[in-house]
Amino acid sequence: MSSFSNLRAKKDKKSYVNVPTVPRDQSSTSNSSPKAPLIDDVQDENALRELRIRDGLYSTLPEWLEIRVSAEEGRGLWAKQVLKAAAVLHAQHKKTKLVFAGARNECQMADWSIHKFECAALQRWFQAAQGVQLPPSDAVRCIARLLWNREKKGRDSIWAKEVDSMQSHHIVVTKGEQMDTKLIEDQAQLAHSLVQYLGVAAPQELAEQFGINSAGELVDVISKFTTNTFTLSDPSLTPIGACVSPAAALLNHSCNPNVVVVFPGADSSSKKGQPLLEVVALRDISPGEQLLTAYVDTTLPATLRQKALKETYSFTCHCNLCDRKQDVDPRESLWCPKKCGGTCSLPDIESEGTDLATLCTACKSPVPVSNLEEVLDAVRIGSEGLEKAEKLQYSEPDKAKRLTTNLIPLLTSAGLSHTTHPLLALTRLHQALLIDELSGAVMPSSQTGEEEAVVSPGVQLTEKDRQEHLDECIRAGSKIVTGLSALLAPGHPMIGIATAELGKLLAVDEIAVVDPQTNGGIIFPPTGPARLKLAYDMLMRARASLRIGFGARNEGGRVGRQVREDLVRLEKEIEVWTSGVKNVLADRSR
Ligand SMILES: C[S@@+](CC[C@H](N)C(=O)[O-])C[C@H]1O[C@@H](n2cnc3c(N)ncnc32)[C@H](O)[C@@H]1O
Repeated sequence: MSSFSNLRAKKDKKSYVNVPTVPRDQSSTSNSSPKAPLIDDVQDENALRELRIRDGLYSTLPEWLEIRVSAEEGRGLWAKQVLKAAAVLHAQHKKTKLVFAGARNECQMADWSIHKFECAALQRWFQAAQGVQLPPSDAVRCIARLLWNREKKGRDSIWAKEVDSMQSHHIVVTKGEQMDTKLIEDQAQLAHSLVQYLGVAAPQELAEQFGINSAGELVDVISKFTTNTFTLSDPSLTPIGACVSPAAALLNHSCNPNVVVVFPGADSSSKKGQPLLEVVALRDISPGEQLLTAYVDTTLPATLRQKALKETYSFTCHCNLCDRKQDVDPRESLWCPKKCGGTCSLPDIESEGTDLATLCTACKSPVPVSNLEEVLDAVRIGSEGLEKAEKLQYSEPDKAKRLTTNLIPLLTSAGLSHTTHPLLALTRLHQALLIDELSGAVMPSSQTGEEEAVVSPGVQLTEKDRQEHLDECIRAGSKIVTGLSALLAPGHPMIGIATAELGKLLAVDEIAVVDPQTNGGIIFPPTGPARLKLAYDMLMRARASLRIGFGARNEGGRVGRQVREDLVRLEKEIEVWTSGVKNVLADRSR
């Protein structure tokens, strides 16, 4: 019988050193197609035993993908044939994976046979704390579900073996290598809470009930979870929980990915029989190229991406975006102070006291150091404010909006380009807060994580205010779409969703005519038919983008299908306008 103790024994002979090495300069972390050995070519016995690809494991993978292994990245998925952009490369249905919908979408996809364990565990958790304790974290609840599921399916089942063979970083520590201290602390804290939640009083019970024979094995389970879990998001990319899919967890990371993992079937309104998880190609992929997805938000600058990757996944990324020295990374740039239209690199925020010199890439003018110091101060304030506003977003949306409202002009006047962090992130948050305010949204309380009707306490909006809010939302949306389009691969789901959002906002009926804001003589957003035309163009763009990011075969997912309906409606509205104008012109010429 396979158990975590067997797994440890296998893992202790971890094969990173034994597996034929891919030299660093050919490393598969770039999107080119370096040669990692095929599993079938791996001669080393330990490597083969460790990898356990055979014996029916990963049988859900389609024939156009193969598993290869490299010394640097472990296992990965590689294309065996040309894979076209927008193609769904791998799909998994609800039955074959573990999902956990967190507080915002309670148990929608829960496996009800597991639910009874969960109810008992929750009762125990609150009783033990005599009501003064916060609920267990989503991670604790999800790992517990993973363990109950493993017992239900059997420790010898294919699913359990696939879960057991997922990568764990606890092993790296046992090999005496460095592991991030924050990661170790987080894992110890999780282990403590998990034991409490599972209600096991002694190590003996953990061994009997779950086949976990030591504290090390428990940390191993936790590490597998943190290293291999996907954030489950609804079809408009709102995070709603966690998802474990051993086959999709074979995907390695690049900050310049060629595939995305999406969840078109993650809510009750999804089409019947739709897969829960899909891996979609963002662009054409050649045979022999590795499929790479992004584990972190790639609109962030390299230092923040690397920090997040190190903390959660224990590796340093060497993808072409991280290693290539770009003249100017649009994630960290400011407009040329001479206003020539070019941009300059933002010096590293940590580089205090060192050389801050930077030149405009277009006119080559130097940026005065005093300017740069001011800019770096603004970035520091902006980053702190963003963190604060994100925390307050649901509990005190008014405070959060005050922060974004004050910080955006500060960063803009400091000269930051709109693609730069944290300006783009603040703009996205600002737009989300405005939309919530406009729609009188229901917001989850930060204390309990439960959904609670927190009606936005702001004053009742007059029609004029509403129109101004709407236009502000549109202006933010336009900056977001341009920003994301400059940073992410065309067709990335985030671009599709942001463009659809903008199109829909533009298509909202204008309530009252207010003085339109001009920007160098250009009125934005426009009014009347020009606005409808822009809405139509945006929705067309959104549709094209969503059909890539969420796959063409399901029409770009739920949002893609909604956009198609919006387009039909808008076409009619535009026709009414056009024929109305024609009638007026005809009347005049009579
Ligand atoms: C979700 S797993 C991916 C599959 C994994 N390689 C395996 O063998 O099971 C994530 C882990 O893969 C490794 N990994 C993924 N992308 C990598 C990259 N670009 N460079 C180095 N290691 C990477 C890291 O160890 C990371 O924690």
